Amino acid sequence: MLSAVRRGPVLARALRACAPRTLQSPVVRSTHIVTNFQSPSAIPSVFRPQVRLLQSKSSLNQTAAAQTVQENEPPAKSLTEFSELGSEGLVEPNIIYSITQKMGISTMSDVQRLTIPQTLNGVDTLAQAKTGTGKTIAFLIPVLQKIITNDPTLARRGPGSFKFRSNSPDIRAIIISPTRELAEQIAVEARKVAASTGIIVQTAVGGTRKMEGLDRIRRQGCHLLVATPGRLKDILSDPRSGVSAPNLDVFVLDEADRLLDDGFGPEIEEIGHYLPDPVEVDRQTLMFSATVPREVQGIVRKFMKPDFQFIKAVKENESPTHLRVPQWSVVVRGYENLLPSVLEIANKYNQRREQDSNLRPFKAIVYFNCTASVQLYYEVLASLLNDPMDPRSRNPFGRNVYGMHSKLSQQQRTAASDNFRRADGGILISSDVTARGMDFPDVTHVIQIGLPRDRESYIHRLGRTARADKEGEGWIILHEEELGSAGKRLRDLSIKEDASLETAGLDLSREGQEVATSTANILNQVSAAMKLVDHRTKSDAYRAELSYLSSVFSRKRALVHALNELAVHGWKLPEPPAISRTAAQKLGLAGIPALKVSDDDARSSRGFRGDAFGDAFATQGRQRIQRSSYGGRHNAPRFSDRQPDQLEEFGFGKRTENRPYRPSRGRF
Ligand SMILES: Nc1ncnc2c1ncn2[C@@H]1O[C@H](COP(=O)(O)OP(=O)(O)OP(=O)(O)O)[C@@H](O)[C@H]1O
Repeated sequence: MLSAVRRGPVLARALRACAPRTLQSPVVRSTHIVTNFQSPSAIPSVFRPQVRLLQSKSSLNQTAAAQTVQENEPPAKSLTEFSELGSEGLVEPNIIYSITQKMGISTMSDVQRLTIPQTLNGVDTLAQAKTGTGKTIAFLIPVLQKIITNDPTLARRGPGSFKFRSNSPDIRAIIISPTRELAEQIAVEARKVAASTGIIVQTAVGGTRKMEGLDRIRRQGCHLLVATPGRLKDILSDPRSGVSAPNLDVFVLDEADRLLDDGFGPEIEEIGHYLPDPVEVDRQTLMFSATVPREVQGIVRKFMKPDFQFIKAVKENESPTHLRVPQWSVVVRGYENLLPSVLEIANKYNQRREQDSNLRPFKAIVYFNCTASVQLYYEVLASLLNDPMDPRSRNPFGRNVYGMHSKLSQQQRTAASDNFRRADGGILISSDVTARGMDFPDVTHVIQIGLPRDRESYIHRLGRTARADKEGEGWIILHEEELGSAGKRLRDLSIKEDASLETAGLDLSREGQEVATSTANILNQVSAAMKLVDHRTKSDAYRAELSYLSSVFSRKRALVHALNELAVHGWKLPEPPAISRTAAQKLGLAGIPALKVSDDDARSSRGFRGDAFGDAFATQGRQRIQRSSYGGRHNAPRFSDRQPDQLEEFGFGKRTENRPYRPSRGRF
């Protein structure tokens, strides 16, 4: 415990040392604050950040003239209510009716007030605003309005606007999102906003039956297509699909920076080849994200008209995360302490909630960097019992333990995200597949395990809590050896250290220690559940973590030591798993004495084929996952499913044994 306290300020020092000069001594710049866009106090605080409209000329170092509100006359009056967009004749009353009457949203958020009047003019726009501040509606309104402007018969539902009138050339707008779940979520929101119009919204996402989707588009028609890059490219490049968009008016990239980075960039560019030439068919391009790193700002120009505008609803020197989200870092003694720390965070919150009935039920997303670790910790959490001695006792999270990563079937992914969305509380163990855009209501905690691969990932993950003016907490749990990289990656973020978790600093290699009753419970729960997860799942996670962390740890020996401790004292393996000689060489770990190396390349090199994040699941995982079906309600391996000899083996049949941590007297 003491050692954790002593380590406490280390992250702060690392972060301070790496803070850019501008943060240490703010520079006053000439700004382009649009005064008539000042936030009215009626708007909830989350929708009221300081707002600036930047000239793309200055901020993006453009040579081409940039259109800005300052150069053009600002609107005569600032519109703040959605109803005003209708009464001013800017947006179809049926769209406004759905938003205000059916969705119950009346006041525009800053990003909405800033972008909607501008984008309705048809100007290409890059917009940046914090997570959870309503960017989806901000781009949906101009998209839907444009469709209606071009075909006024679609303004209302009716025979003229339905069915047979719609066919592939009617695709007037395409929205691309990086993940399937986000595409589905955007489509659901679009259908709500367009509910009183004749606009037909369809999706084209990977993991679903392509032919079924195409059939639906052909039968029902499609004016707005929401898609993921891979599937969109697939159907546009396939002449037999019958889907093309020769009359495309609007093209939207949600989470634009992710779509333009190295991963998706080439696909997006290829999609551009299948769309009509913008010189012949004029179209508007809209890009939205909470993060727009400098590298991406350059690429944006390739897709935009020269006079595009960059609307920024985040001040230049302001933290990109919401100030009202307390963010805490915990430096654990070893990785074996991380799951107990997560449970202690949950317990402490639940204790606070007993005193304060205003607090919402604990609902957390726990992010891991490797798919294989998501799988492992999902299985452990699903196996937790309030009393590990009593197989009939409940899981501390009830039935609401969910797992989510890209190697699951689409059905499993949809079940997990739908169930977690609906759940009153619970825990979702996730990879970055839910990090962007997903709007799960009432998430109270985002807990990030280990250092995320970049600053943007941290910001987007954190953005799953404290949405739409709700409260939330952010936690990041780090190993001491990650602090150097954390200082660089997470600079300028307001993260404070927390040194209050007893489980974070304990030496878990020593059994039988005297600890608080609550801590003893946690350690015993974790220990029992850990023993129920099979060896192979743990080996996969070991190899994936070794691969991921080899670029985070500067000292390779320390890395092997940390993971070996985790394997033995955290995962309860008799010895650390072996990795193949080839893999050891690739990772620069060959020759480290503590690393167990095997010659069995076929078996132990799984997980290293070019992807640090658990390739093993592509071949092995699915069968296993299907057995312990995801999605909470039925997913935890149930004790009734286990054989009696397993109970014996794990000590559950013996009440007095297998309780290594003894509660100390007089505490708690
Ligand atoms: N003007 C508004 N007033 C209140 N709630 C709103 C408003 N606009 C949108 N919302 C709600 O706020 C939540 C977050 O919106 P949305 O998902 O569009 O955020 P976002 O900015 O796209 O976030 P992210 O950056 O994570 O993608 C949604 O539930 C949405 O319905």
